[in-house]
Amino acid sequence: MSEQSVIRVEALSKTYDSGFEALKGVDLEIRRGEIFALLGPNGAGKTTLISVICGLVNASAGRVLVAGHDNVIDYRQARQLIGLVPQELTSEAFSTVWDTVSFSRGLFGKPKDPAHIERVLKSLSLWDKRRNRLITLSGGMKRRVLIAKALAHEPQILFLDEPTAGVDVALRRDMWEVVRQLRDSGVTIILTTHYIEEAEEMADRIGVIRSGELVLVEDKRELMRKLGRKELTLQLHEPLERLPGELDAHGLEIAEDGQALIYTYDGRTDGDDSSGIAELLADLDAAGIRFKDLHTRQSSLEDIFVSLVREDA
Ligand SMILES: Nc1ncnc2c1ncn2[C@@H]1O[C@H](COP(=O)(O)OP(=O)(O)OP(=O)(O)O)[C@@H](O)[C@H]1O
Repeated sequence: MSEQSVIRVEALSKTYDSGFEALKGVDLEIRRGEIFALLGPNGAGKTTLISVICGLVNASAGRVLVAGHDNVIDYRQARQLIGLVPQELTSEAFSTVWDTVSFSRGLFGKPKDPAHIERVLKSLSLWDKRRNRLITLSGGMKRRVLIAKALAHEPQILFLDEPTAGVDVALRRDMWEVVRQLRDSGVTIILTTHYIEEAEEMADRIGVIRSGELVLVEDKRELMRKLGRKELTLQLHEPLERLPGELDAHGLEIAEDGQALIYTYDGRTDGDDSSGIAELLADLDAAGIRFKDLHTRQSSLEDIFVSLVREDA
């Protein structure tokens, strides 16, 4: 396990009793202090993956190490390093915020520490509400209580299962801010989401899961750079069988049975001319390659995500 890795998932598979294979050999490393977003459509296996990591669901094969502790063999040590924020507040409607959060700490066998509970409530702007019963709180406040409960036992790693599912835009931004502050306080964050925008906004790294397989794990900036690529298609006058060597540097592709050339470039150059198009056109001219039409298209985040998660991809 490398220095910076805090969770290591190795060849993890889960087949439910129904015979359904929800995870198929997932390998993943989470780095200490990062925000990792697990992105995937409904039913892709996001909740199953975090449930196995948190020790709530047994794996069928493979293993999970949390700060070096196997989460089955050393369940207690592994589990107490983790806080899990579920999607919904299920019970305790008539308890107060203070009692609910304090009780959660007790569940991990940690001694009472009112000063810690106070810090958690203050950091989540819940201090003024500490005597309120949960049933009287707004949706946004209830979500904060879920986070407070998960932080009550001082975990190093926090899992958030769809933290902003079904909330309005203002509340979503609010949650993002809360999560960022937590990361800045040193907590490693793993969140699941359907929203590309959320992954784009929050994550340091993004993992895309589809039908139980992690199809991609990438640094967010690197992914954005790839996603920001544009494609220039040149329709040729004369079909071309192969490219002259002097054009190698441009990384061109021949398409449509030699009728077209495709050039991809970074579409996020913001005004500076580093697209390479001017040089390309000059080199094509020098090589005597003429074209009759051209068009460009930009792959959107949406396009890439859809193509990654398409069933037949
Ligand atoms: N206890 C279970 N028994 C059988 N199948 C299950 C069980 N729990 C989940 N599944 C199936 O496993 C697949 C993955 O479910 P999971 O909840 O992990 O997906 P998800 O990516 O979190 O989806 P969502 O975004 O809808 O929450 C789904 O097809 C689901 O129906």
